[in-house]
Formats: sequence, structure tokens, C-alpha cells
Amino acid sequence: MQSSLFNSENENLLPFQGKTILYADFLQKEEADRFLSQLIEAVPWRQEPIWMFGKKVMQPRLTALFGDTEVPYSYSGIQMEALKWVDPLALIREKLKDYCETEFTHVLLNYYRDGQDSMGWHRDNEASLGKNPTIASVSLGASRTFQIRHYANKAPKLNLELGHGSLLIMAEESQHFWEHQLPKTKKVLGPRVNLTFRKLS
Ligand SMILES: O=C(O)CCC(=O)C(=O)O
Ligand SMILES: [Fe+2]
Repeated sequence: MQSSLFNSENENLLPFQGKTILYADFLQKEEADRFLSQLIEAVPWRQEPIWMFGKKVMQPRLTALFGDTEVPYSYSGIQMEALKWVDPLALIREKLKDYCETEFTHVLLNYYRDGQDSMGWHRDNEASLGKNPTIASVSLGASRTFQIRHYANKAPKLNLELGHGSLLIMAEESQHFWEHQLPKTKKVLGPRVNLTFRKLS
């Protein structure tokens, strides 16, 4: 066992009310390069609508959902049907067993085509994730800034660089007390694919 969430030297990035740990070198560069091109090529990417303030708008990114069952997953008001596990995703799910004890059932993929694709402030706190979900977020491709702030006072707290092959684990009360976003950036950047492994019930 390489390292584990529950006895690791990688420190908690949150000062209180949750646990968030970054492993910058989860995947080796060659492996991450291969997974990125395989996923961009083979995943049936879709741009889904989302409801915002009573209006239907298109998400500024492409998405896909893979998982154990055909049970649809409701995410920010949209229903997504899971596709069956394919190789890079199944391999990564297996490798995550060395980092956290959660049995992940699904992985949500987000494809940010360039710096204009983004994800706004949110918490991953849908009822189907349970009370204190562990979420494992694997990043491939262009490095992007991931921001975390406290849900109650909204003060920007943390700017994390999520690089190629990194793993960010958000656990314990993180999704209750903290929210996160991936802002747009004017810097010219290549594509990025992010995988968030989740346990749904
Ligand atoms: O792309 C990222 O790093 C964030 C993704 C995310 O927050 C989510 O899928 O809920
Ligand atoms: Fe999220």
C-alpha cells in the first residue's frame, strides 16, 4: 500500500470542518498522457443543460457518467444515465483503493475544452451521496486553479493547482461546510479532463 487517506503524510488542506488532501503525483506522466487521449477520443461527450435561477442554460463544459448500475444519477437538476465502466476508468478506480477506503460506484467526467470552460461554486451534497461523502478527483491535461471557500462566509480561502495526474480527495465534512469551483481563465490552455469518483446509493 502506497499511502492512505487515513494515515498519510499529505496534510489536510482545510483548517477545520472537513478533510481535503492533494496528491500531486498520483499518476505517472506517461500513464496520464495515455488516459487523457484515450478518454478524449472514446467517451461519448455531451453538453448538458442545467437549470439556473429558473432558466435552462447549457453547461460550459462536456460531461459523461460511468458507473456500476443503470440507475440514473440526478446532478444539479439533470438526470444522467451511467455508461458501463471502461478501461482507464476501471484501472483508476482500482488504484484509488490504495488511497481511500471508499467503494466508488460511479465516476462523473468533465471535459474542459479550453480556459473558457468552467464549473461554478457548488457543493457535492446530493442526498444520493450520503452524509459525509468521500470524493476522489483525478485531473488530466492542462493544469487549472481549483478554488475552495467556506460555505457560510464565502471568503476565498484556497487556490489549488490541479495538475496532470493529480488526485484530490475531499472527505469527512468537506461537502457540508466548504464549496468549490473551477473558474474560467484567460490564459491560453489546452484541454483538461477531470474525473470525480463517487459512491452513490
Ligand atoms: O473539474 C474539477 O476539478 C471539479 C469538478 C467538480 O467539482 C465536480 O465534478 O463536482
Ligand atoms: Fe464538485
